[in-house]
Amino acid sequence: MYNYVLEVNNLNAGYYMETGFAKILKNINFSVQKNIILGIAGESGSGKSTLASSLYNYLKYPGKITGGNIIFNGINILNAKPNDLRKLRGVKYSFIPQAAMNALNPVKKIRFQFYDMMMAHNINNENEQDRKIDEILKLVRLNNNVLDNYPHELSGGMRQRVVIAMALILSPELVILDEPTTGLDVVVEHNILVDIKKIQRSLGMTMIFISHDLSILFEISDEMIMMYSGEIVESGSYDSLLNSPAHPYTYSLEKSIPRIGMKINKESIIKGSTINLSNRENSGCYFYDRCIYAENQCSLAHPELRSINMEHHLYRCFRYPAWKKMT
Ligand SMILES: Nc1ncnc2c1ncn2[C@@H]1O[C@H](COP(=O)(O)OP(=O)(O)OP(=O)(O)O)[C@@H](O)[C@H]1O
Repeated sequence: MYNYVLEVNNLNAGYYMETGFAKILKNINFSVQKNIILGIAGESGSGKSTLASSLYNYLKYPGKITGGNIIFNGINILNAKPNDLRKLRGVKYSFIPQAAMNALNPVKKIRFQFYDMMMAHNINNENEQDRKIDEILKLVRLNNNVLDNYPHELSGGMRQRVVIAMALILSPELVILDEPTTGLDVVVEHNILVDIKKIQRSLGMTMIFISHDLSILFEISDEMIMMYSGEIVESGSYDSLLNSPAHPYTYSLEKSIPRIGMKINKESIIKGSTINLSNRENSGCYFYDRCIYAENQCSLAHPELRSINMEHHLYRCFRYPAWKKMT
């Protein structure tokens, strides 16, 4: 029996546009086990950030959550009272949105940004504040000198470590990170990833780590979800998605991860370019136009998520396992 920290049931969300309401997330269902890193992958426009904000009940107008529930700590956070949400956010779970490192207050020294954060959660004793800051800076491997700096005086990697420290300082059970290392150079990125994983293991917390970069997710995740066009197309253990993907989209993305000395093979090139949400007006598979293994049936009906051997490896493809024989 799994011990779940978060359960997402039939989540639907979208945006009000000039042309009407555009549905983005469609019937998202998943659960997150305790003490793991769940990686959520998908290319730009697949709905990852919309999902991340929804998980924190933080989706702002023109965005709107139109259905479903998200259970955390026994509470459906989508209809929780503002006071209950305040008690959960930052304390029991925290969210590092995309480009959060640019959201640090530019005219305040880091020390006072930490104090503000703790006072917002009623930690007012100065000794306790300083002890917590000291502990967390050690954990994210920052020198205490950063406390007397303004954000612009720090490198991108240091700013990102400050943001991660702020999200962790109250020891939440669950942390949601949306593209936390995007924009950093690869060495800094790698070091931060290694540290994030160490922290997660040592504190026994649960993380949801969102990225468009599959190679990063394979490095860090225990479980993975692949998103395409606002829905889950595959999910399971990192090992099953890496070594036996059941959806052609996962397979193509995985093959397109550059490896030294290897030529790119033709299956790694996904036809077409970005996700076109208007494809979803068709009744078929959303990946149909771009799938080299598609057959007529794929344009006629929309595949449901099915499981492989009753395991928790789920996929949404009519052509599995037949397409595997064509690779
Ligand atoms: N503020 C907004 N207003 C209107 N539509 C939006 C807004 N934000 C996102 N969308 C729409 O929702 C879709 C999914 O966007 P989302 O940012 O969730 O994707 P993503 O997978 O996180 O992509 P990226 O990695 O580029 O941020 C986009 O294609 C876009 O059409």
